[in-house]
Amino acid sequence: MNKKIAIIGSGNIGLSLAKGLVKADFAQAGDIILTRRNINHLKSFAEAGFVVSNNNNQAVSNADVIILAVLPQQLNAVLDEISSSIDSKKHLVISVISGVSCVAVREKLGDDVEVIRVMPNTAIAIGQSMTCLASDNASDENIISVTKMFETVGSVVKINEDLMTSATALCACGIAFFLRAIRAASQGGVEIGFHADEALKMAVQTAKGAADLLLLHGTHPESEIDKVTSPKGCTIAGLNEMEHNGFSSSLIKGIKLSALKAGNLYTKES
Ligand SMILES: NC(=O)C1=CN([C@@H]2O[C@H](COP(=O)(O)OP(=O)(O)OC[C@H]3O[C@@H](n4cnc5c(N)ncnc54)[C@H](OP(=O)(O)O)[C@@H]3O)[C@@H](O)[C@H]2O)C=CC1
Ligand SMILES: O=C(O)[C@@H]1CCC=N1
Repeated sequence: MNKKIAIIGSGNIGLSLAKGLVKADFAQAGDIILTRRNINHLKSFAEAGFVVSNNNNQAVSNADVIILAVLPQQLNAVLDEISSSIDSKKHLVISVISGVSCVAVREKLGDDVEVIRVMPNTAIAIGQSMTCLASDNASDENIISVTKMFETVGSVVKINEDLMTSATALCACGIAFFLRAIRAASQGGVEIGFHADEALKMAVQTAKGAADLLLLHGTHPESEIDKVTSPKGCTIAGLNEMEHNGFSSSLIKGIKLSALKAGNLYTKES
């Protein structure tokens, strides 16, 4: 892509995205401007060829695509700061910020600015994000081009904007949920005889195998589970014990709470 990208708020997700786009050859590091207030934390990115800055307005002026990636509670200050530099004819605004509608962004930046909400996860750094995308005013052309952009760093699903907080819980927070499950499995592995490093390696590869079975076979989890659970066997014994202790229920309840929280992260007054 020849367009310049400014990532306003280059923290965990902003930097994961920047790394992923360069790794995927979608952009050159020199075409990505990374901003944050404390640019000392961006030294390694500057050394890798990214443009780093603590001047949001300058970054906006020098870019075509503006990616908002600050925390919800930091957003209003940023929008007030950059609104005068935003040109609706030149700029496409992408927001990865949880719980902030396209309308809320436009209220600060101007009615005619095209805004696309995108919800990636940190696996974007390695081209494995599950990214959800929604907009209420972007042109088909811009939706297609942003879809293509995020498809270079994972899978993309276009959804209705009212499901964006649900997507946040399932996909963005979901990375942490599955990581904790892997960690717990490795701790179980240590209790039954493995050293921590080998237990973790075994748990990680087993989790990857389980996910790949579903992706490559296109099957339902229960159908793959049925192949593991021998009658009177050890798998069904362990699985049922986990369910008696609320395994599925606790995952479902956690996802519901995260979705609720995701919808309440931002207030116009903050
Ligand atoms: N982490 C994740 O997995 C995901 C996060 N999100 C969303 O992305 C957003 C960022 O999350 P995350 O990356 O975790 O948060 P971080 O706190 O890691 O990143 C936010 C960054 O914004 C910078 N920042 C704050 N104020 C300003 C400002 N005025 N101008 C420029 N930069 C600023 C901060 O740096 P400094 O203090 O130096 O300015 C910081 O590096 C959130 O809205 C979150 O909901 C979405 C999907 C996944
Ligand atoms: O925890 C959070 O609020 C952010 C949004 C999704 C992932 N991290």
